[in-house]
Amino acid sequence: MDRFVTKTRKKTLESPDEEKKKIVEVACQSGQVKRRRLESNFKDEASLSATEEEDKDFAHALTWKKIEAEGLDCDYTLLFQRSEADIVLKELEKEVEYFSGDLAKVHVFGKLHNIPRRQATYGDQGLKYTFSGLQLSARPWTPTLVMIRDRVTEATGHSFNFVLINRYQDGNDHIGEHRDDERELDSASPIASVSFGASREFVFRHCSSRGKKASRKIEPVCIELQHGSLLLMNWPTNVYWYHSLPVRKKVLLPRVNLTFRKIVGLNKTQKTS
Ligand SMILES: O=C(O)CCC(=O)C(=O)O
Ligand SMILES: [Fe+2]
Repeated sequence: MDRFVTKTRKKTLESPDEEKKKIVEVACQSGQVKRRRLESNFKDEASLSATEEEDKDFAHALTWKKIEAEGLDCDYTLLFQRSEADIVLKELEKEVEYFSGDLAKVHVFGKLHNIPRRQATYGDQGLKYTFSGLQLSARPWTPTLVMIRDRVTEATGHSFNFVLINRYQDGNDHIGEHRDDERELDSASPIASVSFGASREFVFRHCSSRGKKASRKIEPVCIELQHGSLLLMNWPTNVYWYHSLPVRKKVLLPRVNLTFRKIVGLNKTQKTS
């Protein structure tokens, strides 16, 4: 993985959306140079130019934890400091429009059920997402989503054209075991999972050790996904390992998770409950 992105980012203030993105971005920067930018007024374009050195500093400043098991390869880091993550979460809560009505329901054995969380999809123009028989278009990127996506790219060297957002109101909301292994996803590209809000346990289970017919006994891998964290799921993790976010009754606060993906076909199908 190329974590040291050397391209220069040129910042210009073009539209109100662009301006908002810059404000969120600047407010979220950490470190000395970034503090200087915070102190400047946002209209000074020169002060918003990030240099190669700053990009390298940012990538170097991250501490990564490697998580490995048979066929599982993940990288974990805190991408946002707590204060930054607080700001980002607030912006996401204002900006993200979640599906409602029938778009927020799933077919299970011929019956419609409410999805035990809220979902939204954003991405490049023309990208479609097929969920439980419904084809949904990705909404256009919002300023905050662009800022998070770019931060993930700076940190990892990977680009993404789509994000699925899951909002868990509290520990009752969850996502069932599944793999993000759809044909439409570029399998060489990792899936980048960024979390804000309540810390929740994320559980990986190997495909041959699931259920009553398990052929092997492989220990699950559990990761606590913290406020502001990034979990990079690299190939071949999604070939062999299912993952879930189980119910945790003691969790009382909301959590917003964003999984950045690279879609190569036009559609994406995901089967989760
Ligand atoms: O909320 C999470 O951490 C996981 C979400 C997830 O697995 C998915 O969006 O496919
Ligand atoms: Fe997933």
